[in-house]
Amino acid sequence: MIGSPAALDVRGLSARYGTRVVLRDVDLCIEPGEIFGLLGPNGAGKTSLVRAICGRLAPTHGTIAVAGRRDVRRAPRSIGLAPQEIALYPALTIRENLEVFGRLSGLTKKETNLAIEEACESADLVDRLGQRVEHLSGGFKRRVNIVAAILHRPALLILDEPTVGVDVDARIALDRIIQTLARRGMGVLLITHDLHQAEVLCARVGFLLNGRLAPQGPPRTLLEATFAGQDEIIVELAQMLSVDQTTNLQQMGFVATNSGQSWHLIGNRSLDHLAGDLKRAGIAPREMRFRKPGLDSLFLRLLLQHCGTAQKGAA
Ligand SMILES: Nc1ncnc2c1ncn2[C@@H]1O[C@H](COP(=O)(O)OP(=O)(O)OP(=O)(O)O)[C@@H](O)[C@H]1O
Repeated sequence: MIGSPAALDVRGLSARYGTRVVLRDVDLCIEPGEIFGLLGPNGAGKTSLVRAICGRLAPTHGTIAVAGRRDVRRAPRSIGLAPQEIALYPALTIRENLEVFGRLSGLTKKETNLAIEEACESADLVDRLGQRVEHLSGGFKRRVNIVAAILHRPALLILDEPTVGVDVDARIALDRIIQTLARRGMGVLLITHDLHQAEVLCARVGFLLNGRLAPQGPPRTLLEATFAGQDEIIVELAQMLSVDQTTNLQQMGFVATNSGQSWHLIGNRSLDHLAGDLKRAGIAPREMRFRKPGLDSLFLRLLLQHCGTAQKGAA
C-alpha cells in the first residue's frame, strides 16, 4: 500500500444547507487499511460529511479526494456505503440480494459471482448464501449489509453504525469482519456511537462537534493528552438527590451521566477521602469504582466544553 493514494483525503471542507453551516473547515485523511472512527452527538454533521464525501452535498470550500480522485461522482465504485438502516430485500436469499447489489455496482455476472464468493468468505457467510434475509438474526443481516457494500472492492468503506442493535457476540464478529477488510487494504470510515468499539477498533478517531472535526488522533494519544494519567472515579447512586446534594457533588467536581444516576470525577483522589465527603453530604453510593478514562470520558468532557461555549456564545 506504500505509494497508494489516501483512501480519503478531505481538506478544509465547509458545507451548508441554505444559510445553515453544517461542516466547518474539516480536514480528514484515511490511509488504505486504516480504520477511522467518526464520533459525535446527534446533529453534529456526521451524515452531512458522508453526503459530501459521496458527492451529494456540494462543498462551499475545500476539497475531497477518494483514492486520489477529486470527481467522486464519476468514480462511484471507489466508495462502498453500508447505511445504518438495513437496506436488503427480506424475501430474497443472501445470494439473490448480493447478485442485485453486484449488478447495481456495475459488475458483470461473472465478476459478481466471484465477488460474492470472496466477500462472503471474509464475512463467514458462505454456508448461508441460500438463506432468506428475513430469517436471519440482526447480526447476520448487518454482515450482509456490509458485504453488499464491498462487492465492487471500494477503496473507501463507509460504515454508518454497523453494530447498532446487535448483541455482544454478533458485535465481536462484526468487528472482526471490519478488521479483515481493513487488513485487505480498504480505508474504513466508521461512524459509531459505541465509544468502546471505537477505542478497540480504530487507529484514529475524530470528534465532530457542531461541524468541526477536532480533536482527532489515536485514542491513546488523545486520552493521554487530555487526562495525563489521572483516574476516573465513578459513583453509582440509588437515591434521588436533593438540590443541595446535587450542588455538593458538582462542587466536588463530579459531572452526571445516565439521568443523574451515575456521577464521574476525573482526578487522583483517595476513595476514603471521597467516601467521607459523600457521607457528610448525606449521599450513600450504591457503588464506587476507579477506572482509566476512556473515549466516553473524553466525549463527555468535550460535550460539556461545547455546551459551555455555546451558552457563552448565546449570552
Ligand atoms: N437537508 C437538510 N436541510 C437543512 N438542515 C439539515 C438537513 N439535513 C440535516 N440538517 C441539519 O444539519 C445538522 C447536521 O445534521 P446531520 O444529519 O449531518 O447530523 P448527524 O451528526 O448525522 O446526526 P445523527 O447522529 O442524528 O444522524 C443538523 O442540525 C440537521 O438538523
